[in-house]
Amino acid sequence: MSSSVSATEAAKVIGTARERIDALDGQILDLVRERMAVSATVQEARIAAGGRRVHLSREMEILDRYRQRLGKPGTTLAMTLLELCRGRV
Ligand SMILES: C=C(O[C@@H]1C=C(C(=O)O)C=C[C@H]1O)C(=O)O
Repeated sequence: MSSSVSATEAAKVIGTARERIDALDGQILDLVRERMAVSATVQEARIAAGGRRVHLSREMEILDRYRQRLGKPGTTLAMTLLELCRGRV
């Protein structure tokens, strides 16, 4: 069976797509860092007012949002993000 694209063509498509993936990963990582900083602001304000770092009902909302958009792996991703933002509980 003959293939419809040459190895050179495929390498070009892959190279371009990987550049885009690297750029997207850079943006995602910057956004994760920004999320961590914003989350820290919320946690510090709550703790300064005598509250707790963790707010479980809010975390449930976030887990649900990620699960609705991405399915079960979305929940895993949200749990990892929450751990990055507020540490392990
Ligand atoms: C940032 C908050 O504090 C904690 C961190 C959360 C987060 O990073 O999304 C969510 C709930 C809290 O456990 C918040 O209550 O909104």
